[in-house]
Amino acid sequence: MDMEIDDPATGTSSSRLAPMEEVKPTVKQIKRIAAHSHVKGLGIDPETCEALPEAAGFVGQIAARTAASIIVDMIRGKSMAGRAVLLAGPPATGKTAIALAMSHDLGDGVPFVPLVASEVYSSEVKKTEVLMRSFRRAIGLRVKETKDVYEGEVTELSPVETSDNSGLGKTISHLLLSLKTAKGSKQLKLDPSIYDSVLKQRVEVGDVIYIEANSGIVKRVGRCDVYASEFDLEADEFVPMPKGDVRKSKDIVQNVSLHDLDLANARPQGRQGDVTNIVSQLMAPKKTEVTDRLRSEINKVVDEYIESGVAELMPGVLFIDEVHMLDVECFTYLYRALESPMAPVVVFATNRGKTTVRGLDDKSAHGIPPEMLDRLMIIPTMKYNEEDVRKILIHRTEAENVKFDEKAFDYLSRVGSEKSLRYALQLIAPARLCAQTCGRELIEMEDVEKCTTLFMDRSESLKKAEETQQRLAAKKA
Ligand SMILES: Nc1ncnc2c1ncn2[C@@H]1O[C@H](COP(=O)(O)OP(=O)(O)OP(=O)(O)O)[C@@H](O)[C@H]1O
Repeated sequence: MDMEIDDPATGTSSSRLAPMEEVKPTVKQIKRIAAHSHVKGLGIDPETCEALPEAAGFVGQIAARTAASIIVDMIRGKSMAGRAVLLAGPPATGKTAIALAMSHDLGDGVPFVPLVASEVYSSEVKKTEVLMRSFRRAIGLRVKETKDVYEGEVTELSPVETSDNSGLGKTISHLLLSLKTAKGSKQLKLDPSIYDSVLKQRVEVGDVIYIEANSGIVKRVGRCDVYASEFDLEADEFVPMPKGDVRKSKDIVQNVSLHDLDLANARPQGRQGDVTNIVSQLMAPKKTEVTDRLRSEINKVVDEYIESGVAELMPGVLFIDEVHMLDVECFTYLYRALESPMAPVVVFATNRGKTTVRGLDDKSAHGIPPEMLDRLMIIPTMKYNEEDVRKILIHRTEAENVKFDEKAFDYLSRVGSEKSLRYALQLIAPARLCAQTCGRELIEMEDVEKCTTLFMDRSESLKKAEETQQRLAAKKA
């Protein structure tokens, strides 16, 4: 049977929001999160509801993790409205890691949005607009849709070429793709644009995929488990061969944020690969696209989706680091935003004690106005002991897949507890490079020692700066 899929974006369940397939989840600050890739959750004992000394990649910081898990329970019980969390403690005591672990524990696909408070200051976008966008990024929506799809194991994948008249070579006229299920098989003749998605997802013969019938979107589900014993592909996910017909209705779940919906509905839509559409998007003034009116329209439609059971709201975690950098205007905005029924959990972090509130002359704890402090559940984080530092470094070296010999690792742990954990963590990558330059994968003592002479830690650099200042002052005198 033949099928031409050449017309993306033709109708979905809603005529009022942009079709779901055009809503691309935005991924932000991958690097920052990668620093915590060893952290998989808060590591709570389900029986005692207390944090385990070492679990889910987390080490120590037991009281703070236990407190954070109580907050997670409060969020699930919807009793955090109007309140926020503050993680207060010295640098590198796991404040970001705890906030991220809270979003893990809240469930799969729950958004985690990290923001450094100083990011709100931009000459192009208003402070409150930056905060509003971050709020909406941190509110997830799980949309369930029933779609018409072709699903099965790929048994044939052949692009058919044709020579064009320009004499420049061959182009792909269509793609022949055969899909097999336990019940039958079908050969599809597909538009060349779908071949691009097939290549991007590295679809091969033996993979299970589905293609959405009305949009042509291709999704690789995994490798068919018939091949499970043939290759040792540990990293691949094996899935059973689909039962039933190749063409069928399938329930598809997609996670998007309210910000994704804002963007998808603000930008002009068009056919994929349509040059005029790309040009018009380039010309469109991006900053003014998402208006308050558009947002409230989207909220209305989202409310309807939730009421009708098509979508489920997943409030995520908005993590605002260096909270003392926010000013009074931002805090005033936040009081109101926290009261909204569609608010994420806001987790602030700071390593400051008493300091001036920006925009006011008064000093206050952590540079936060007293009105906001009253709304906060404050969790302190403590400095780590030598053993904890060692264990955290073990988790990090495993996550980064680097190998130290015993002496070198002992030395790195000592550096971590005497100077700082963050300094020791930062030495891992350059030490690996030093070892590789010498033709080794194993990091030895000399590599770590070399890096400690090449790179200074924070206190050493501060000492150097102070010495220079004193020398200059003495010269002047
Ligand atoms: N208890 C812990 N268990 C495992 N890893 C940890 C723990 N605490 C910190 N880390 C890791 O140490 C690094 C620094 O921690 P993190 O960035 O969370 O500290 P922070 O308190 O947010 O620092 P800052 O105040 O400088 O922003 C990260 O890679 C983090 O995953």
